[in-house]
Amino acid sequence: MTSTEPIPVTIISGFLGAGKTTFLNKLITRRKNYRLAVIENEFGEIGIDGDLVINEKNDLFEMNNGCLCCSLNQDFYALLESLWAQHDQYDEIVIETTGIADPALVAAPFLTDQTVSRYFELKRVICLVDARHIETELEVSDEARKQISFSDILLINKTDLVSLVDVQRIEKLLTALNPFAAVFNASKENYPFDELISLDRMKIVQRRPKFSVAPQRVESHSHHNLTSLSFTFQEAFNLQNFELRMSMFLAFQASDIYRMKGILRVEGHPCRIIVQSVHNDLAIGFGEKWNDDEKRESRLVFIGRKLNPEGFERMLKQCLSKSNLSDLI
Ligand SMILES: Nc1nc2c(ncn2[C@@H]2O[C@H](COP(=O)(O)OP(=O)(O)OP(=O)(O)O)[C@@H](O)[C@H]2O)c(=O)[nH]1
Repeated sequence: MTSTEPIPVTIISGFLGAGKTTFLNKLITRRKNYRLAVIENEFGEIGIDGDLVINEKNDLFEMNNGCLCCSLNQDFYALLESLWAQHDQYDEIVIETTGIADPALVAAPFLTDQTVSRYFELKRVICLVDARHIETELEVSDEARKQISFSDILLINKTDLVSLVDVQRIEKLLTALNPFAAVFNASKENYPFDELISLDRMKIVQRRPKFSVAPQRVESHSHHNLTSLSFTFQEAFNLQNFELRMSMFLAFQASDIYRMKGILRVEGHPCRIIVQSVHNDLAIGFGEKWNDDEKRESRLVFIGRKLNPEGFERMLKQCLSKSNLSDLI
């Protein structure tokens, strides 16, 4: 890239747990000959995704404890400035937004700020749509609707978890919400990368009616009382206990807990244990090995409505391997 060319930018959007980080990891592997600057924005005050994004030769910039679309604006502009200062080191910028971000507001600097748009070119906004949960999410969340309505490309994700009839119904729903987007089916084993990478929003935007206006920056807006709770524990967890209690907790509170993710230190285990839930689907997997000289601590973030910190803390303490029998009652 010559010094006068703007750096291409891709924004990855999608509701909580739709599969953005999983997609990003596959994209990084696929684009391994490119030097990517990856901007990770998370809602919780402690970052989890930074540890879940695979570490190729790319640079990862974490922006936590707030949503890029409504806070962190100064930090975001400062980061863009520093990325431009080193622009010969990057071929592309990929931004993963929080699951509740309005992508129009994240895209706004690239579309409406003349200085930013001279140096950075927004190529595409991709929205991952969770085929299993989107219909419920649209009923309760304005954020999910905004993400679908604004994006250039809609990826109906997790198609491995639903039937073909479900996919066709969701496709109709998405087309009704955003007739101008390109819609693809996908799952973590099968993303249509060739099509995605060749799609440029300018080509898609040309299909839009002439009266569509550039989004305006809105200084304040609500996220419908969504809150996050973050916990850090130095003690090791008992995995069996965690799985049992968390499954029960999610079963009873799934309508209020949208998303949980965490990295656990588990007694006697050499690897990080990655725990995730989307609504009440709980997934537990192995992460990277802990280094000998590294501080081993567990971090968990919950996102939802009406979350009671004391209740969560009590439940989590009961999952620690050294918890007393009396704590478990
Ligand atoms: N079955 C299935 N599971 C998937 C797929 N894509 C992602 N997942 C799982 O869904 C969960 C959430 O995936 P993430 O990639 O972390 O989702 P995210 O959108 O980055 O989540 P937030 O950043 O918290 O909004 C994880 O347990 C993934 O393994 C898919 O295509 N099929």
